[in-house]
Amino acid sequence: MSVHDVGGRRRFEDSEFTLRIYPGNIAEGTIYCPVTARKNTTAAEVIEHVIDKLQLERTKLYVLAEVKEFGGEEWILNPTDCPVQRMMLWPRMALENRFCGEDYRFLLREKNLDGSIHYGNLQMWLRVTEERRHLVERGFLPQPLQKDHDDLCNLPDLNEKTLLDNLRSRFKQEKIYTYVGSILIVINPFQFLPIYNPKYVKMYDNHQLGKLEPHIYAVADVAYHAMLQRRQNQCIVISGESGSGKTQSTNFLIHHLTALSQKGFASGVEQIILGAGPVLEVSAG
Ligand SMILES: Nc1ncnc2c1ncn2[C@@H]1O[C@H](COP(=O)(O)OP(=O)(O)OP(=O)(O)O)[C@@H](O)[C@H]1O
Repeated sequence: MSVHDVGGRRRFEDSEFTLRIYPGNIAEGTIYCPVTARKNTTAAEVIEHVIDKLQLERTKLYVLAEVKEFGGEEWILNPTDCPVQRMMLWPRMALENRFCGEDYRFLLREKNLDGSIHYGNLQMWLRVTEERRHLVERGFLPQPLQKDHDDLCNLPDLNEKTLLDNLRSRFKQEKIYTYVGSILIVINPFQFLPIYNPKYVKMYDNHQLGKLEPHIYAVADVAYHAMLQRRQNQCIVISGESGSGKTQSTNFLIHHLTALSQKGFASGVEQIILGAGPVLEVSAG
């Protein structure tokens, strides 16, 4: 193991995360209590922070419960369990966009004297959610993140920031393609995404641009069918800086075009065209 690895791991151990603890009816009027915690911070320590912050009665016993489903089962954490480690197992949506991942959360629960848990109910959960909605409407809490747009032309407020935010938000969800009208923006994912298999070829065959999630196959499909209908040559311009994925995109285009023409598989025309690519690139250079 290199020194860098050790340092990297230590940095992760030291990283701070914000946990949102929902006290429900234990602290009326508080929607959630943010607590800063590290990977090894225990549930007992988190509860201690919440008690301090919300000035809860110390004579009572509290536990943390993890919920993964709206109105679903609550998993009680042992005092030595580490909430941050539990949170790391939640889906990315729940971590990045908490308003969408609303089902995932930590609740503060009171323990009865006999050791049983004083459970709330679905009504209480609904009330808390409703209260939060009111607070958002009145501007006391930030607005939930807007749904991203798969066509930048549909952005309600178009400027550099909203455009980049939209592309970033989509990229984080592994949506590398975004339209600007009939233009397709591609962000190189530098990793294989399972979106080029025959299922996708079939899905984008003879579809209307914009009906499905943006895709390079959609562009190939529109060009192919326009060629057939109008009986005119079609041209697709691919531009971008070095390493941005032009060659890959060309390969995907050719793959889809040859698949659509049906002759591609039998005659090996796809391999012939792809094989010509490097020769053309060298002669262009
Ligand atoms: N859609 C994609 N999915 C997965 N990986 C990709 C994709 N597009 C590009 N890449 C990755 O990025 C690398 C560089 O892409 P590519 O060679 O297509 O860039 P380029 O724009 O043609 O570069 P240059 O102009 O220097 O020839 C590829 O080798 C591949 O690893």
